[in-house]
Order: sequence, then C-alpha cells, then structure tokens
Amino acid sequence: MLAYLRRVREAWMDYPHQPDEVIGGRYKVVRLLGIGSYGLTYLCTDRETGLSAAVKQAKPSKRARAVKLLRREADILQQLSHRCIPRYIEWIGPGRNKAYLVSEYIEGSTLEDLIFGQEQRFTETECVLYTLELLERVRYVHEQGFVHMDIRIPNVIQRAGEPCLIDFGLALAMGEDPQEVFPGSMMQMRDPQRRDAQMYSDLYDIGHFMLFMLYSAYDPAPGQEPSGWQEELDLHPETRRFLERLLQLAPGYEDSAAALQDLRRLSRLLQKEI
Ligand SMILES: Nc1ncnc2c1ncn2[C@@H]1O[C@H](COP(=O)(O)OP(=O)(O)OP(=O)(O)O)[C@@H](O)[C@H]1O
Repeated sequence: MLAYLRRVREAWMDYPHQPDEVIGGRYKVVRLLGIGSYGLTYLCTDRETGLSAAVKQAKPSKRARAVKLLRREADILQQLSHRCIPRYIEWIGPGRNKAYLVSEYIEGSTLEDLIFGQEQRFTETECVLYTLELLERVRYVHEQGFVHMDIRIPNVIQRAGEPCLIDFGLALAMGEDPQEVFPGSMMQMRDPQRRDAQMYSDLYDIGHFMLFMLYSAYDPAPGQEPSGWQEELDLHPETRRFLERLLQLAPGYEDSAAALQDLRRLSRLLQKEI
C-alpha cells in the first residue's frame, strides 16, 4: 500500500510541463522528449533567439539528489566546446524543486532510431568510418579530462551525416569514483569492464556500439543457431582484432589516442580494398 501511494505521489510530483508552458520565462515547451531516472527532457523554443533548445529538468520527486546530478552534468557540459556535443546554454534554478539545464538541441535521429526504427543497414566500412568520427569526439572528451561513461546507440545522434554525442548525465572526471557520485542503483547494471572512470570504459562501450552497427546488416540463415559475434559476423581480420581490443578480449589500448590511430589505419585499409 505504502509503495503504491509513493508511486502515485511521485507521478503527481513529476507530472511533465505541457506544450506552450514557458520555463524560466524564456523556453517555450514544444514537447517532452523523454523521462529518465533523474530527469525529464523537453524540446523547447528559445523565445529570445527563436532556436530550439533541449531543457532537462531535475526530477522533482528525486529532490536534492536529482538537482545535484543535473548540476554536475551542467558543469561538465560547460567545460566542453565541440560542434558535435550539445553546447551549454544556461542553468535555471534551483527554486523549490525546480532546476533546469538548457543546452543546444541536436536535430537528427539517434543511431537507435536509424537501426531499429528506420532499419538502416551499415556495411563494415561504413561502420568503421562512422566509429572513427565518433571516436574523435570521445578523444576530445578524454583530452578535456572526462569520461562519458554512457556511449550507447540512443546517445549518438546523427546530424547531417555526422555523429553527435549527447547525454553527459553519467560522465565523470577521469579517475573519479562512480560509487561516490552515483546512487548504487545506477551502477548495479554496469559490466565490470565499464565501471571505472577510465578511457577503457568508453572504448569498451564503443566496441558494443560497433557491434550494433555491424549486426544491422546481419541476416542469419534459416534455422541457424545463435553463436558469438566472432563466428556470426564476416569481418576483416583487422576489424575483428580492433573489436577484440576494445572489448578487452585481447590486450586493450593504452588510451583513446592509440585506439584512434589504429582505427585511422583500419579505415584506410578497408577503403583501399573496396
Ligand atoms: N541535446 C539534445 N538534443 C537532442 N535530443 C536530446 C538532447 N538531449 C536529450 N535528448 C533526447 O531526449 C530524450 C531524453 O534524454 P535524456 O538523456 O535526458 O534521458 P534518458 O536518456 O531518457 O534517460 P537517462 O538520462 O536516465 O539515461 C532522449 O530521447 C534523447 O535523445
């Protein structure tokens, strides 16, 4: 009974802003984009500039903890400046249960939409070239001293053919202890290979990101039993080796610069063989 009442109360507290409501006297809500564990994100129109903005609200039912996590995300975004990472615009609040992070809205489709919604197929070479661009963004983040910690197909938006990296909600300063920053429940689901705020965590995630792209073109023969990616995907030996290193099935890369260098070499090799 108590659990039920708590859920009803949370749903009431977290009732989203409706279209046409104005946040912070400036951002007019167009629609709700999504509800995460600690925030609600809206597509808004900036009434001063007429441009679109992504406005993330700390979930009111999660109180100070949600505000603290959103503030961290804002602080990290503020230190990044890259045309394929949402530009920090401003912080609003906190008022009573109200805090918002305003950032650039990246117009496009997530890789998840492209693969599962629009059924786009990627060849091995396309996957390698795309990952190369993504890894360049990730290298930039690492150079600024941060680890993204959540590189997944819903967090990469394709804008004008280029991958943009969004959602820095789990990002950490390199070497920071995630257990000290995030509630245990947020960390439980993570593989041991991606729990540390070190470059190899992001590289491991990029390995999985590539597998999603590569499997988009995979058609199993009728009745074929599932086996691992190494048997199922017909890859150039150098691509396979690269993936094994990202996924820590072979000695990993020292850092993202080394992985990037190897991926550049691989992309030249594959393009030559086309
Ligand atoms: N800057 C942005 N530009 C475009 N779309 C965005 C931007 N930020 C978030 N979104 C979209 O808003 C939705 C919600 O994103 P958000 O990252 O806030 O939460 P989530 O991913 O649903 O949850 P969690 O953060 O708990 O993983 C997603 O569909 C995401 O693609």
